[in-house]
Amino acid sequence: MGGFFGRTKSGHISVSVCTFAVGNVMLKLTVNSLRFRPVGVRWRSATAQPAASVNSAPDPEWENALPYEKIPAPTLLGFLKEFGPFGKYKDGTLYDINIRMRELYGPIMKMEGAFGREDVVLTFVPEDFEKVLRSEGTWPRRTGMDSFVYYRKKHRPEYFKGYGGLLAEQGEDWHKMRTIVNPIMMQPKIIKLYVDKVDEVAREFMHIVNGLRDEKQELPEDFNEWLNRWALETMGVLVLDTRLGVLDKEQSVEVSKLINLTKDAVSLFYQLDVLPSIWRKLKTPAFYRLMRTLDELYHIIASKIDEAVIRMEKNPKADSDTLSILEKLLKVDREAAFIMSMDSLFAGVDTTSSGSTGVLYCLAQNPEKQEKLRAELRQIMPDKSTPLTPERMKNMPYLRACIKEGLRMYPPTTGNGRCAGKNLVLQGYRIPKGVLVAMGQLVLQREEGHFTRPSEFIPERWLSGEAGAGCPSAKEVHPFIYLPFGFGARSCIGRRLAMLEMEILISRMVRQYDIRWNYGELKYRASLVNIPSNDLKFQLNEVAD
Ligand code: HEM
Repeated sequence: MGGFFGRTKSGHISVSVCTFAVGNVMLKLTVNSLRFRPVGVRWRSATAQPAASVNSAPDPEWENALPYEKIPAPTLLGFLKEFGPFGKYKDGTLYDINIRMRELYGPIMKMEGAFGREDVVLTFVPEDFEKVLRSEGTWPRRTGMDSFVYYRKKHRPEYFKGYGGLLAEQGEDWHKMRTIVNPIMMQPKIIKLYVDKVDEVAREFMHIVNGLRDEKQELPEDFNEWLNRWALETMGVLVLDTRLGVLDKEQSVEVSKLINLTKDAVSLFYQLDVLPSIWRKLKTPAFYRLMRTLDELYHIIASKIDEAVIRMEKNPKADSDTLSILEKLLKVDREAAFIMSMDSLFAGVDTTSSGSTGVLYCLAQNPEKQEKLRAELRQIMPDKSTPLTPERMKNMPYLRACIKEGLRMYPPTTGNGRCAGKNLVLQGYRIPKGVLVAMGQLVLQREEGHFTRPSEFIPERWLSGEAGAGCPSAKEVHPFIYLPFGFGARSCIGRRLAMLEMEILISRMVRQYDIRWNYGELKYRASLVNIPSNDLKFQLNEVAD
């Protein structure tokens, strides 16, 4: 049996292919456990709040529950028939694969670990998500990035001085790092310092976009690459205080190397940690390639940090309020700064560009919503080139609602993952403490019974009062379904930065262009992050005023 689950670089579990057996128990559960929220029942809010404390009292449910071993687990043959190289779903999106797996195996299943990989339980029931996430305790565990951990802890411990970083670390070590980084990367006051710089990159990007259009005003097939470059350049500004030069026409050898190495690392992670691989038992060529790729990346990033340190020493800032993220981290220590920058380049590029793609696509498909957004933007940016400032960006409710709704329909990750923080019972089965549970949130985000009119792009569902009147409200949705940036103490450390980047890019794009989409439905391919499989040939017609 092969559990072909993995973890995205942002910590999310990806399901690619795996082995299944359909049992009677599972079929019964399909009927009994796949409960939908009755229409009209209101939940507290569409976004979950962490519990104040975790109840560790013994659970009487446990005694009567079915043993863990009984959770339906697919057989290799059954699985390959559907999802293998000759199966119907061989090129399926993660969404399609998740839907099909639930159809075949029910709302809970177990991917049994193989070749040193741990088991993963996959559930599609929001009450399970809540149970698991509320059990996480002070040090939430999210395992699964084995090759990443190996590189830092075993292959190059001398580079990392014991730091595993937020993506890879667990327990007290994770907590120590998070305590250092939280007040720096999650603080609105610091994020605001970057509006100018992020906008500068976005404006440069707009010049490039302008020149990329063909005679039909459509963007080229490789526009996704350009979006990635925009995200990488912006990340350089945010965490390395550096203009990497990724958007330059003439690329330095170092920059093209950085782009290619980052791409290779993502693809190798996918091969080793998501697809079935024996590397934990027997080192494979892909494993050695990943180690070499990470070494090269390490040296490039380390040299960027050294340059930044020299710059800072030459021009020390008197006012500590204006210190950048990197400067603040360096004040704590160099290793923390280094590892956070490296993690941000891994976790903050494809995710942000994928999120922006989804929102732009939804707006392109819904011209009247786009026009409504443009009306809001005209207030803030009377002219297309009006610079964005923290002051101007204070009041953009419709933009933020559009981003939320875009992330609902096209989230960069397919769901969240967490190790059970205590023994739990999910859908009548025992889940021992420590087992990794993956949550099929994307499927529910697009499903009637959870979201009303789920296939429609309705930003108004995220607005309250008059702005949301007459529209379905996201407040009615179970609060553990929509968690695009995760949950609680272990949620995405880059969420504020990512939101800032997306807000600025989308503002600029929509203020300047009427965006249209003339092709079929946007699809994502199975990868670490939901990456568009279509050519992103948006049509961009300059707006008159
Ligand atoms: C739209 C963009 C993004 C999305 C949708 C996203 C989503 C996520 C999700 C779902 C998680 C797992 C959270 C959990 O387990 O509760 C996560 C973790 C993480 N993300 Fe993001 N992310 C985005 C952008 C970024 C950016 C820009 C950065 C870096 C600046 C970043 C850095 C990280 C890191 C380091 C973690 C691990 C946090 C920890 O375990 O403590 N992400 N992200």
